[in-house]
Amino acid sequence: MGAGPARMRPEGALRAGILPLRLDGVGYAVAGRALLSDLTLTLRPGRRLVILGPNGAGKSLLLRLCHGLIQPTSGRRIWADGSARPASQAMVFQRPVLLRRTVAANIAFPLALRGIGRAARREQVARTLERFGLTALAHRPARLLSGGEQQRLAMARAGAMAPEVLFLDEPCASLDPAATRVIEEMILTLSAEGTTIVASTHDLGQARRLAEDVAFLHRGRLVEAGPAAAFFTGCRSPEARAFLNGDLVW
Ligand SMILES: Nc1ncnc2c1ncn2[C@@H]1O[C@H](COP(=O)(O)OP(=O)(O)OP(=O)(O)O)[C@@H](O)[C@H]1O
Repeated sequence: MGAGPARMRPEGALRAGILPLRLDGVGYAVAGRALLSDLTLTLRPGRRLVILGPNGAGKSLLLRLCHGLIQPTSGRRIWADGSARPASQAMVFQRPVLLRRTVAANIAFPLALRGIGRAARREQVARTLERFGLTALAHRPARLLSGGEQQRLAMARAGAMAPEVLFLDEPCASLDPAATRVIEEMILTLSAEGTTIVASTHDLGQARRLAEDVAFLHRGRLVEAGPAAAFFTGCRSPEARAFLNGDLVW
């Protein structure tokens, strides 16, 4: 695996120009409790943004809010194409959500929903299985795969749609080092093909390997955002410095 030549984007999967996504003073509150506060952030096309922060900082909520699973209770979320929730974006969760079907059927299903015809779909599924090393598992029930295989399938299924943006919520949190490496390679492959990556992680090593930009959250607030190199060599805030030193636990 690795960053091969750019693949053909599947018919019907691409709606050009959903990025940048702008969050303008976004907040999210539940029962009067502010879980995200006054977030202003721009997701630029073609970048790999890693969201860092201690447990409970709001990383998952931020990803869900960007993806459209939850709605801001204040501020604005603005996609460049003006839509409320563009189709050309996908999300992969820490625990993959797979259909009670075969591996191949899991990849085929969203392609069918996009209206891709049977022949093109079959070809697309075969190509996706092949490029992500899943061909031997094609006819296995997805829910009986190992955790690493399931996450590989979830990534492959998302990648088959050639999304403009892929949101990843701690995609390697429960994986061993070898499975983690495979998922990181998939992330880099999709990134090299033009998919914008927005990923949360606890793993600072992973953040250093993947991030071009970093957004650091603490207690629902965006404390720092900018290029990864600057963040790792000279972050400005005491909270981020404490986090990098392993001294910020929540
Ligand atoms: N629906 C909800 N109702 C009330 N509180 C919630 C809800 N969803 C999340 N929270 C709280 O919001 C905070 C942020 O949660 P979130 O899952 O985004 O954190 P996180 O940064 O992803 O944490 P972790 O690294 O532990 O996964 C937590 O304190 C969590 O308990």
